[in-house]
Amino acid sequence: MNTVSTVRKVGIVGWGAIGRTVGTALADGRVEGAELVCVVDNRPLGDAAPAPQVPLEEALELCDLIVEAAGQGVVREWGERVLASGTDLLVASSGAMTDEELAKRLLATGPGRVYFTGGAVGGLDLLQAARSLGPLDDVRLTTTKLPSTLEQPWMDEELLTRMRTATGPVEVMTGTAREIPAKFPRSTNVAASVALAVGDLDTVRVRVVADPAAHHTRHVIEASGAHGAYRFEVAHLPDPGNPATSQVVPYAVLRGLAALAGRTGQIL
Ligand SMILES: NC(=O)C1=CN([C@@H]2O[C@H](COP(=O)(O)OP(=O)(O)OC[C@H]3O[C@@H](n4cnc5c(N)ncnc54)[C@H](OP(=O)(O)O)[C@@H]3O)[C@@H](O)[C@H]2O)C=CC1
Ligand SMILES: O=C([O-])CC(=O)C(=O)O
Repeated sequence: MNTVSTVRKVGIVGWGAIGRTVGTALADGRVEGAELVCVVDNRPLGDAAPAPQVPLEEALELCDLIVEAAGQGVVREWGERVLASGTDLLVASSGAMTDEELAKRLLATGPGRVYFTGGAVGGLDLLQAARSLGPLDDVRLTTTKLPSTLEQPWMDEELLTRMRTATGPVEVMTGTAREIPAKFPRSTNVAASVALAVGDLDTVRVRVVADPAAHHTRHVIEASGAHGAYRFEVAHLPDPGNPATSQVVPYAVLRGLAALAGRTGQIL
């Protein structure tokens, strides 16, 4: 049987740290089988974007794959409409999936398909495979970042002062993957990604640490069950423009796009 090869028409929502790098690579033809067709962003981009800037409604007519690199709100507001229009959706802001009702609807809506980037963490493929053997009953994620990247509007003065004057690591919050990504929406999507991999938001216990010495963002995933134990640790340079985001994240998105565009030799 011949495989019919079609070029994926990609639209990017969010022209920020992730979107710019992904969009530029696509526009430069660095992902075979995928082209950048349009860009969606809050702000007028003028000549800064290498493809026309359009409203999201219009992007659904132009694209067969939307990359969300804007924030959890876009997944909440647009996710179902994207999928219902027959457009696939590759999500960076996986923290939106902590809303279980939304998550159920996104997984049930089509004909478009929803995908998630592994983003800043690794090992999710193996955790998802291991979970088929039985539940992973002890799962922990420790995320350590520069204090400024973890500041949130809901924090009280006492906590903000503790973070701003810290001379070493400060525990900012502990909770489950159901709670944490909503509290740090631009900084802890990885907690929801781990939960997607292990299949349960409440099993994943998350510790968020602010460290003024964290020139590298660290994520440590530890998981165990009756059949095995797993530990994945990463240390990334932050993106210089948006230090809440690790520099590697757009490359994780590009790797996902290459797989969706049918690249041969891909590690799945
Ligand atoms: N899974 C993972 O490992 C990771 C996931 N993320 C997720 O990806 C998101 C994007 O990250 P990053 O690129 O670093 O963020 P940036 O803040 O650098 O860029 C986001 C861009 O999206 C725009 N935007 C926000 N809301 C909308 C909207 N409703 N419609 C159109 N454009 C919008 C922003 O505009 P404006 O500034 O005007 O709002 C900004 O230009 C993060 O918010 C986070 O949720 C990030 C890092 C890792
Ligand atoms: O980029 C990272 O290190 C993680 C991140 O911001 C997120 O999960 O939202």
